[in-house]
Amino acid sequence: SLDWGYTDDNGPSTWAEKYPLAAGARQSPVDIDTSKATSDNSLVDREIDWSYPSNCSYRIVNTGYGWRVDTYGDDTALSGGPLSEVYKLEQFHCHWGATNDEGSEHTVDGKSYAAELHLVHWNSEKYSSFKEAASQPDGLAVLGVFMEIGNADNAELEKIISLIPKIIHKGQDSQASFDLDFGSLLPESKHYWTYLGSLTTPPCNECVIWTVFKEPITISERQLEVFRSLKSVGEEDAIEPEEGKLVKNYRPPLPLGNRVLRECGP
Ligand SMILES: NS(=O)(=O)c1c(F)cccc1F
Ligand SMILES: [Zn+2]
Repeated sequence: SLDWGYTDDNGPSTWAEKYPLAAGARQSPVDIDTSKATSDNSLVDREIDWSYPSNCSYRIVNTGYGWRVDTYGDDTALSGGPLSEVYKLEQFHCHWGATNDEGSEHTVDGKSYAAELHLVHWNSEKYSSFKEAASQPDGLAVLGVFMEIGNADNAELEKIISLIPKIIHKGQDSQASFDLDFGSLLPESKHYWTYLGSLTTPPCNECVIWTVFKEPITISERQLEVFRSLKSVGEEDAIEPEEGKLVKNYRPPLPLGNRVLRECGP
């Protein structure tokens, strides 16, 4: 069985027992209380800039906690906004819930979205590896994109979703080189909130500069059901067919405490 997860006996309320950082004062996610967001001028002319290649080889893996696409981010770059250096894309993944009224990790004035996409970058200017960066206060930069249910499929996500039947069980992976247009995985508006936080999964290192976009992208109900068909157990774990389904993998919000929440964009 997993030493941490999202069920009643190994879920977020138990993580601090084995992962003490989970009880820290700079944890993620948080509820974005829009009345607390300050739109100071320090960000006003610093647009978030990203450059992702159009065609790249990717590996999608079932981590037991969800799907993750490893991007070998050689010619990727994220800069601007709250970032003082250039960060490279390491991987992206998603969090979702059992029903569409929950699933995102960050919430906005208490509202949850159906899912949340995370693009995880690391500070390759200051540190020599993702692993080293994940132990530093400015080591990672994660872009959070809310996902809400719409009528249409999300065409870019469909390229990933079509691979999920090959990685139903924990540990399975699939190599694919597809031309992913990351730009269409991000909302049109660059309006975002930013604050200092952590990994939202154990070990919950407090190493992330979070940027959460205000505008959601859409995903269809069918596509979200495919996410929920993933299993948190390996093929060899003989369990009932309906057991071990990853129907939810989000951490509920933690207190913002005395952290500053900044807002930028139109
Ligand atoms: N959820 S998250 O984006 O904070 C995250 C990371 F950044 C890195 C590893 C795992 C993980 F879950
Ligand atoms: Zn995440």
